[in-house]
Amino acid sequence: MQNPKDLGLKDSSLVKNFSYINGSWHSSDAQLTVTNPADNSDVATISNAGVAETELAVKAAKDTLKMWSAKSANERATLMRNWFNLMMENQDDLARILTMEQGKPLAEAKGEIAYGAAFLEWFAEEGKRVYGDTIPGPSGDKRIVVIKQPVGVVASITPWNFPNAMIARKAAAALAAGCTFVVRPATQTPLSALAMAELAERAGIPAGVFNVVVGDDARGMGKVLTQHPDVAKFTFTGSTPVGKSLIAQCATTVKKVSMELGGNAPFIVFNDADIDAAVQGALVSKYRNAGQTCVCTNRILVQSGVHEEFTKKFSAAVAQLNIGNGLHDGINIGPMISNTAVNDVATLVADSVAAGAKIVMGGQQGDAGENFYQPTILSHVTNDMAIAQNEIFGPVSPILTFETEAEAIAIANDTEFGLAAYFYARDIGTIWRVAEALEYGMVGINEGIISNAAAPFGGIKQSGSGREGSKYGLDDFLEIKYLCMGGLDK
Ligand SMILES: NC(=O)c1ccc[n+]([C@@H]2O[C@H](COP(=O)([O-])OP(=O)(O)OC[C@H]3O[C@@H](n4cnc5c(N)ncnc54)[C@H](O)[C@@H]3O)[C@@H](O)[C@H]2O)c1
Ligand SMILES: O=C[C@H](O)CS(=O)(=O)O
Repeated sequence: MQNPKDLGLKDSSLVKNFSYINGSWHSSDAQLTVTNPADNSDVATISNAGVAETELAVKAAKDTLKMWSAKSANERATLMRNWFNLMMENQDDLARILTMEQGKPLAEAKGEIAYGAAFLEWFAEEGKRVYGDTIPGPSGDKRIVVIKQPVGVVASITPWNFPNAMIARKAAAALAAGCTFVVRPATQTPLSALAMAELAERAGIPAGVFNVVVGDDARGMGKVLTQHPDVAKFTFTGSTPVGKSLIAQCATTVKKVSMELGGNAPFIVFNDADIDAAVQGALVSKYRNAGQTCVCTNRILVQSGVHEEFTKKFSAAVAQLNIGNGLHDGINIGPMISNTAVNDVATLVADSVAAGAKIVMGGQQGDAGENFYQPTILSHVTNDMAIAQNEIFGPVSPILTFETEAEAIAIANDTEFGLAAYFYARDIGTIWRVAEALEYGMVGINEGIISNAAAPFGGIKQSGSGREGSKYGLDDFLEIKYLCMGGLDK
C-alpha cells in the first residue's frame, strides 16, 4: 500500500498504513483514505480494520497483561521514558503528520506532541508511587493492609482534535499502572496514533501491551471495546452524546468507565481585571485549534464597566489572526475538521443573529477553502441563544454582558456542561467566591491555558467523570484490594 506522495518527513517510516496489534502491523482487505482538511488532498491510504481486528487487539492485551503487570514500576518506567525520548526526538515529523491529518497550525501540533509526551514522562515516575496502606485492626489478632493493583485490560476511543495527546494522556497512566491498552482513534486522524505505535515498538514496549486499531466502523469497533468481557476499563474522550451511549454499552459488563466529554466554558471579565491580560487569555483560550478544543472559551461574559474597552481590544487582537493551511508559516487559524463542522458553526451563528446577536467581525466562511471559517466575534448575545447554549467547537466568540458577580455566576453555571471555566479579576474576595461558586472541574484564574500533565484534567455534570494527568490520573487504572490478616495472636 503506497502513500500518495512524499509528506516531507525526515523519517517517512513513521507513516504506517496498518493497525498495530500484538506487535505486528495488520493488513485488512478494506482501505481508508486519510485527507488533509486544509485542501481535502489525500495524505495516506490505510488498512480499514473492523470488529475482527478489534477482538484480536483485546486478546493481545489480555494475553500480555500478566507479563506487563509483573514488571516492576522501574522496568515500566524505563520503557516509557524511552518512548517519551523518541516522541520528542521525532517531534517535528509527528507534528507534520498531525497537521496534515487534523489541520492545526504546525506550532500548535508541535505543542501537542510535547504535551502528549509529557504524560509519558509524568506517569513513568507516578507509577513508582502507587502506595498502599496499613490500617490499625479492630482487634489484636488482625492486621488490615490495603494494596493497589492494575484494573486489567484498558480499552479507549479518542477524538480527532488532539490525535496524539488524547491517546498519550490515557495510555501513559494505564501502562504505568500495569495495565495493557487498546485504542481505536478517530477515523479522520489515524496516522498520529499509528506513529505513536511505531515509536512504542522502537522504545521496547512489548508486543500486545499497546495496540492501535484504525477503521471507520466506529459503532462495531466500539461495541467490542465497551462490551468485551476481557476489557476491565473503558475510557472515552469525545462528545457528550456519544459518551452517554458508550456508558450504556459498558453497563452490560459493569466496566469501569472514565469520560472526558463536551464543554461550554465561560470566560468572565470583571471590572477590576487586567484587560490586556484578559484579551490575550481569551484569544488563546478561544482560538486554539480553530476553537476545536473541549476547553475552548465558549461564552465571554464581560462586566458592564469594561465591556467597551474589552470588546475594542479583543476585536483588534482577533483581527490579527491569520487563517490558512497549518503547514504554512505565520498561520494562527487552520481549517476546521470538515465542511460539515463549518456548516454546524454557521448555523449556530445564523440562528443567534436571527435572535438578536450582532456580528462584530467575521461570520463568513471566507476564501481560504471549504473547511475554513473566519475568526468571528458576536456581540449582544444572551445566554438563551443557540451560540451560548451549544458547544460551538469553532472560531466564534459570543460576547455577553453582566452587571453583578451573582449574575455572572448564574449565567456561567446555566449549562449542563461543567468542564473548564475562566475568569479575570484581581480582588482576592472575588477570586475565592467565584472560583468556589463555578460548577466546573477546572477553573483558570487570570489564565487562559490550563492543561498540563501535572494537573487533574476533567469535568463534572455532563462533561464527564474521572481525571487524566496528575497523581489523580493513576487512580482510574488501579483497583484497591483490602487484605485482612487474622489469627495473628497465636
Ligand atoms: N473532555 C475532553 O478532554 C475532550 C477532549 C477532546 C474532545 N472532546 C469532545 O469531543 C467532541 C469533539 O470530538 P469528536 O467530534 O471526535 O467527538 P465524537 O464523540 O463524535 O467522536 C469521538 C470518538 O468516538 C467515535 N465514535 C463516534 N460515535 C461512536 C459510536 N456510536 N460508537 C463508538 N465510537 C463512536 C468517533 O469515531 C471518535 O473516535 C467535542 O464535544 C469535544 O468537547 C472532549
Ligand atoms: O480538546 C480537548 C483537550 O483535552 C484540550 S487540551 O489540549 O487538553 O487543553
